[in-house]
Amino acid sequence: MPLVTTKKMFDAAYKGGYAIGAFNVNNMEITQGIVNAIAKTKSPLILQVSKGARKYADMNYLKAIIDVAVEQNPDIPIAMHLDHGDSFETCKQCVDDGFTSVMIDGSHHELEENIAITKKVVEYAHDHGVVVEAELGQLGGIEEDVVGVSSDDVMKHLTDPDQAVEFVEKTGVDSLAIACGTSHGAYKFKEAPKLAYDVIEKISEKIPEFPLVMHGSSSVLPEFKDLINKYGGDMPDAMGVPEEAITEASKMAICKVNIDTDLRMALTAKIREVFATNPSEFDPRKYLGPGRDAIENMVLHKLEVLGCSGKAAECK
Ligand SMILES: O=C(CO)COP(=O)(O)O
Ligand SMILES: O=C[C@H](O)COP(=O)(O)O
Ligand SMILES: [Zn+2]
Ligand SMILES: [Zn+2]
Repeated sequence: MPLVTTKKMFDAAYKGGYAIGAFNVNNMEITQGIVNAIAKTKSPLILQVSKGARKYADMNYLKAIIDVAVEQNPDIPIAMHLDHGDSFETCKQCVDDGFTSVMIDGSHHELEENIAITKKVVEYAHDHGVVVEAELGQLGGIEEDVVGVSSDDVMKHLTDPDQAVEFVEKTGVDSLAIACGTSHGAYKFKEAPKLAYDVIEKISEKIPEFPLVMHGSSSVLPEFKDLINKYGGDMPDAMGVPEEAITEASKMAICKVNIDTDLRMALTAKIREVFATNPSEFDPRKYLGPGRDAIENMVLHKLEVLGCSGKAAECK
């Protein structure tokens, strides 16, 4: 099966009360760790690439790696998605590069401009059989080069459900990332946040069966933060989004959950552990390999949290 769009995945996820994991990839080991987990469990997958990842890895390399993952897993639906596209030009380039899904993040513009830029991307993408995610509302933390609102203020910048209806109607977008209390990065909250389930509920009442997306959904797992700090790291205490909250939102209209920070921390923790416990080691396979295994185990766990483990067949 070639790369797919997210259409069938979201239909199945909405009906089944689960969410699809959207994991950020930047290199071969991260991709393999994620793909090994979905191959073992037969789970649907969204591999997402940020503008920074395109620049870091060279899109031709990343695309080749993702193509191999798709070839080796013919019975598993895999979508290739642009994360936080910042302009029509970036989105167009990704459509032309073979992405099956793109995000245009116009949430930092005024509403009218967000609508206009999203509509332009939707027209081009739909003409090429590609689906589009947009964003409305302001998340906390830092994404790409954009500094979001302070994490203490996320509850003041939630998506307005009425505006969401207007936005979806006017743009024809396929899914919408909403602000419901999450935040990007590793330094999210001082104490466990409560998500704004009422925002999710209100939007789904107004636009039934429309898939919503939750960014900034890493849990900043203490297991990895502790390993990083034990072996010379210096990550301040911070809480992520509790996994029970992710499970709860996944049962609702949230059909896609974005995870990057937890991948980064799993890889970093293992590399630090190998460096600290075996300082004479200099073979990259001896530290990137354990890092890849840590990602695989972490993703296996996340698939359970999201409820999408084993759901590949019904998402095809
Ligand atoms: O939303 C994300 C990518 O778009 C990732 O969020 P985290 O930083 O919480 O992993
Ligand atoms: O939301 C942002 C993602 O975590 C991607 O981050 P990045 O721009 O550093 O690749
Ligand atoms: Zn944004
Ligand atoms: Zn994001």
